[in-house]
Amino acid sequence: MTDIGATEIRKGLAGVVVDTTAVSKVVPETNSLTYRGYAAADLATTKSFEEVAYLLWYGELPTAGQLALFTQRERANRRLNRSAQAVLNRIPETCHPMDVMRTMVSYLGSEDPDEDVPTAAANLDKALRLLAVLPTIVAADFRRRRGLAPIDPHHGLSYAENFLNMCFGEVPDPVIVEAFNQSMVLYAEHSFNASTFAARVVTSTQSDLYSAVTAAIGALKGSLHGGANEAVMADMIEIGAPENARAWLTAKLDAKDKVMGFGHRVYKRGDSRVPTMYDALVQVSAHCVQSDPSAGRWLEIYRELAAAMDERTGIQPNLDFPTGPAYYLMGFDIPMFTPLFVMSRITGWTAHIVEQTRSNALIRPLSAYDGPVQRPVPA
Ligand SMILES: CC(=O)SCCNC(=O)CCNC(=O)[C@H](O)C(C)(C)COP(=O)(O)OP(=O)(O)OC[C@H]1O[C@@H](n2cnc3c(N)ncnc32)[C@H](O)[C@@H]1OP(=O)(O)O
Ligand SMILES: O=C([O-])CC(=O)C(=O)O
Repeated sequence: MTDIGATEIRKGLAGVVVDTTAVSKVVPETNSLTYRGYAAADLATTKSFEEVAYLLWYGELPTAGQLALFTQRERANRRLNRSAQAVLNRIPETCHPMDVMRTMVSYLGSEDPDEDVPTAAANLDKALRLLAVLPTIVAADFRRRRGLAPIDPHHGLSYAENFLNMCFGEVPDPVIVEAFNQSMVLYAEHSFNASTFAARVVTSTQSDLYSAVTAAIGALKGSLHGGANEAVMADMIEIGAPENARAWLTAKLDAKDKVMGFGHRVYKRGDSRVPTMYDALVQVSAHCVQSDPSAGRWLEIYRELAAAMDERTGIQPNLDFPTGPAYYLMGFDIPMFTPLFVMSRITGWTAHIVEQTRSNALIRPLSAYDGPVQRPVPA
């Protein structure tokens, strides 16, 4: 907190309560996170991502009939139309895949005749269409960067199975499908994080949903937010072996560098989602070790690094720490990790866009000026 005269400034809005929300509740004191009143950890281990998306958007878990209809609509909207496919193909492969996400969402907005209709019903339709088509975009981008042709969506498969099939050409072992589903549920929503807040700021000006999601993608890309899952895996590869972890960490902290995947603005005693995702990582690692014994080193590096960080600083891992190695072991290339986060967080972002629209006030804080005093313009 800085004081300029009588003005109290909270850099980064740290500790400032900006508005109410009924979408989720983060309680750092008890390490809990609930979506619409249900513990996110329980949802992750018992519900599909589709059910959680429905919950975040409509406030209740779906009945069997509601889920069947919702699933049908999701499956019917998976295909990327020809013009959108052509746009995707024209985006340079040299750019970061998050640039592809940002550009494609922006393009999809320009194709939507209802782009500017701000009703909850219209926005929830747009949200469902994005939920359904974003995996097709991510999978096509993943494959073209490997020189491979895209695989069409398969309407008989669940969200997670279909996405993994579009990436790898087969539905992997149920252990992988389950871990991927859990990561989607855990990444789905987290109150007023930076990207959600960006979406709410854009929505507060009465702009459209695609503009708000495009802004949110830009905010998520940064390494202090969603981009950290990529940085975590790059660091683990640099460390190479568990016996190098402590020396690597000491050098990093002595240089006053941030260690990616650790720390959190709200949780100060550990991220509520980490135990569930850590368990998923353990499952994925055990599965991968069966065919490649060296795959076990990422989990060992995880444990060494987390223990050393705790001893030296007391700072705990956040969700990006277990998802990084989990996604790597599933077979994703590192630059695709944050787009996977987008595929999930589209649910939380759009739930907040609907909430902001329903109870809107233009978001426009004040600043305290500390530049030169007023002076005459030179002749
Ligand atoms: C899904 C998500 O978006 S989760 C977040 C993902 N981001 C990361 O993993 C990036 C690494 N982490 C960080 O940079 C931070 O912990 C943040 C940005 C997430 C939260 O930061 P803030 O709440 O602003 O805390 P701040 O950065 O002020 O840290 C407080 C103190 O802890 C230290 N600290 C916090 N996180 C870390 C870290 N990851 N590595 C080293 N030191 C850290 C800071 O250096 C600071 O120390 P100081 O008081 O001696 O200066
Ligand atoms: O809440 C935050 O600041 C960041 C985070 O963990 C998330 O968005 O999932």
